[in-house]
Amino acid sequence: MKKVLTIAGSDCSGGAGIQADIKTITVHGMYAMSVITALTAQNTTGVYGIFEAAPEFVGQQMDCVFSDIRPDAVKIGMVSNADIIRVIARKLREYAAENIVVDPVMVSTSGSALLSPAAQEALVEELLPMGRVITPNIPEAEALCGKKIENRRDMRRAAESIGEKTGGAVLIKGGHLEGEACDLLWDGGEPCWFIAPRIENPNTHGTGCTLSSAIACALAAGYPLGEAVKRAKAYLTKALKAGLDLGKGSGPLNHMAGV
Ligand SMILES: Nc1ncnc2c1ncn2[C@@H]1O[C@H](COP(=O)(O)OP(=O)(O)O)[C@@H](O)[C@H]1O
Ligand SMILES: Cc1ncc(COP(=O)(O)OP(=O)(O)O)c(N)n1
Repeated sequence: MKKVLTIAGSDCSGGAGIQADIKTITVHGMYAMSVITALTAQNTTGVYGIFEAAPEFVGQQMDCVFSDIRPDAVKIGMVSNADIIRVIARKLREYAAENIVVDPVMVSTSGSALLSPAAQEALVEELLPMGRVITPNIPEAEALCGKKIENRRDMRRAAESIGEKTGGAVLIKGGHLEGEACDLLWDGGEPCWFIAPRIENPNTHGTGCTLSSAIACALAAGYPLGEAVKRAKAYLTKALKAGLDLGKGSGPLNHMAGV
């Protein structure tokens, strides 16, 4: 059985973060492991509190996982401070982790900051260069390239500029633009578009977490990056299309419908 590790924050309401990742990995028929960087108090209406793990404790969790059950792929989500980021980068190097997918989670859809400015700098310098692919959404890509993104041409320019900075592949997710749900993968050559119809469903809590962990699963299974993104997007689209409607705000996806 393939093993996938998620390093991320906990979402007590089960829609995003560690919980979304574990559901995704499990539904893919793989063995899920987790290193928790922070507990959040959140639900479908917003993020109300963040309680960070001590950096040494994050390192201890990584030692326990890597020294015992080595993951075939690693997904990294919310990492809210610079010290935690540095520990994660050091441990990933120490254990020569493979198939790393970094979702540079900065702001939740509900508008809450999930990453401090100092942490953003450490993320860019230490963690993003370790990713086989990084998966910013539009606001995150804007923060990373320092330019506004309003259309597909801007997405392409931003992907190249971010990729040149980090030295790896970039998938810019277009969920925050209008029209079709277009994501752009840039891996050093010609960019590749992944396009799906926009689903009229306001319940999109955890879409980014789900997509990045589904990419990690496909990389663990041995698919090349382009095929991994294609499969992950198909999974996400089905889980969104199923139209689960839970909670008072932007609700979670139906993972059981993703396969
Ligand atoms: N209404 C929608 N219909 C179809 N796909 C969507 C929709 N909203 C988001 N997506 C897709 O969900 C994934 C996550 O996108 P996005 O919302 O941009 O990221 P994040 O959740 O990190 O903010 C992308 O593949 C995007 O194209
Ligand atoms: C603990 C935690 N991690 C990440 C997020 C953000 O989730 P994401 O799927 O990127 O986007 P939205 O859920 O905000 O659409 C989170 N909210 N909590």
